[in-house]
Amino acid sequence: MKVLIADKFPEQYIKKLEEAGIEVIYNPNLGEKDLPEAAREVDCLVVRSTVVSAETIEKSLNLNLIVRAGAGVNNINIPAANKKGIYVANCPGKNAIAVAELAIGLMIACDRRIPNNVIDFREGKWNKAEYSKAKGLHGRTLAIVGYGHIGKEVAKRAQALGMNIYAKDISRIEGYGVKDFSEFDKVLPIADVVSVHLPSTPETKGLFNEKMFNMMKDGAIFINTSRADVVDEDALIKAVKEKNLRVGLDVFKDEPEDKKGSVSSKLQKLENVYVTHHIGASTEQAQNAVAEETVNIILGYIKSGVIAHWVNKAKAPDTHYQLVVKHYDKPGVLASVLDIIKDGDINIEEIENIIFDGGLVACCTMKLKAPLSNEMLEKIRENPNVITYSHVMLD
Ligand SMILES: NC(=O)c1ccc[n+]([C@@H]2O[C@H](COP(=O)([O-])OP(=O)(O)OC[C@H]3O[C@@H](n4cnc5c(N)ncnc54)[C@H](O)[C@@H]3O)[C@@H](O)[C@H]2O)c1
Ligand SMILES: O=C(O)[C@H](O)COP(=O)(O)O
Repeated sequence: MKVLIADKFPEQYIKKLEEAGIEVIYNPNLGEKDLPEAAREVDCLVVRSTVVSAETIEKSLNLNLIVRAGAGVNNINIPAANKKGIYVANCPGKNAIAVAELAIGLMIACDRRIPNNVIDFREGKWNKAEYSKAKGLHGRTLAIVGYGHIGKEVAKRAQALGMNIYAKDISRIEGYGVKDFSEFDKVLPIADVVSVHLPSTPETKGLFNEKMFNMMKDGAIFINTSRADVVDEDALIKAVKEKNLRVGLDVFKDEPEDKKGSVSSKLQKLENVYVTHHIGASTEQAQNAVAEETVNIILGYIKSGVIAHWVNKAKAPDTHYQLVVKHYDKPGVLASVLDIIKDGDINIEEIENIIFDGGLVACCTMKLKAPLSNEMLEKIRENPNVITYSHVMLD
């Protein structure tokens, strides 16, 4: 197996792959444009934020697995991967602590205006009078939007700071001391801090727009360490100017893909907007945890054929019927059942054959698009190597 790692990755985990007999090509300086050529002959591609375009996927000859050494998979062209049956996996939760630490850091930085303090100090200006004005976070209300791995880690830390915590998610909110808020118009007007931890999806794109910022308190703190496209940047800039929002961002519109270079953004002109360099996941603790998970995914796949954290598996396959056949585990038995189903022009969407202890009997579960006819079922029943079967309609 040949693995290309196209982003920064800790050395000790490269060694673990090599020790397992894998050929590793490590080139952390590759960008989106280099990948079509660089990934052409590899079996597995590991990336952090480097964009894996449709071109990279289409030109690849052997690519079978793309691992996102991180959480968000929006840098990978998943529809193109689906067309070629290439697995995409990620490392959920492995960098959550690091992002939560940064989100809390940005909250404190916004409340105390730490970057402005530092800039003035470096310029020889002393302004205790101005920078002594801060609200403090204790007793303030925090709204966490997206209560997944990172949202939960933020909540834990905010609890230690004595904040009053609300959270919103499409899943149920569970957790001691965290109140579920279903409606933005109930929480945004009372929140002193809003921290966003949503994935980039068609539903979340542009969620934080003018209407949402209008609901927020004057002078509130807005933190986004998730993805830039969750926020309408022009609406955010308007709110900063008109409502004195203080803002901490780890992600922003047109963020450079390169790991080093120049950067230009409308946000640079705003005194109370602090932007970090998409470093949420970039602590040693998080990078080691992510790398360990990446190695587990690759080695697990080699050993068992199972992909952990497989993100492009069909959520709800188009199956309406299930056939379970318990049969003697002999060559040809299953093939004869499959022939009957094929002759009926029925597609099997999913199949699993599990063997009983001792190896005499196996049980095969098939998920089907259409039902088998009585005639087909009769043929299966007539097979002396079929012990029992059940054929049911699924909900
Ligand atoms: N700045 C960084 O370096 C950095 C690092 C890691 C992750 N991220 C970003 O943060 C995002 C969140 O990461 P995570 O590890 O917490 O992911 P996660 O999947 O554990 O959590 C996301 C949560 O959002 C919820 N959600 C999805 N759509 C929603 C909607 N429309 N409304 C309400 N809730 C919704 C999900 O149910 C889930 O609980 C990632 O998708 C990634 O884009 C950024
Ligand atoms: O989704 C993620 O995991 C983060 O955005 C981290 O990105 P990075 O791996 O490029 O730091």
